[in-house]
Amino acid sequence: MPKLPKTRTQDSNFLILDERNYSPELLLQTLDQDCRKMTDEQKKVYDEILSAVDDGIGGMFFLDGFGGTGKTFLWKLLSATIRSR
Ligand SMILES: Nc1ncnc2c1ncn2[C@@H]1O[C@H](COP(=O)(O)OP(=O)(O)OP(=O)(O)O)[C@@H](O)[C@H]1O
Repeated sequence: MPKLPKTRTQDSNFLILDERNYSPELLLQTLDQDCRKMTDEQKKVYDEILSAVDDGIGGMFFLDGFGGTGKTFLWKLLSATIRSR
């Protein structure tokens, strides 16, 4: 099994550090701009997933849809919401 690349300090790997290297201010800006643009369907999914997070229920969600219908857009809003807290 291949090992994940290590950082210089050997305590984590750079892929995780890269994921954690975000600006909460920029995330808030994204939320401010894009939350109101969600379609009704996107908002329904957004609310359902955030409820599972907020209530500590967790779960697995499979989001399916044609190309360009906003799956990544929704994922970015969900991650921005959670990370900006
Ligand atoms: N509700 C929305 N309001 C404004 N723009 C949106 C909305 N939903 C999606 N978009 C925009 O539409 C484009 C396509 O969306 P996105 O990349 O999220 O689709 P996708 O479902 O992930 O596509 P693919 O399956 O091809 O990766 C992007 O530029 C995105 O910002």
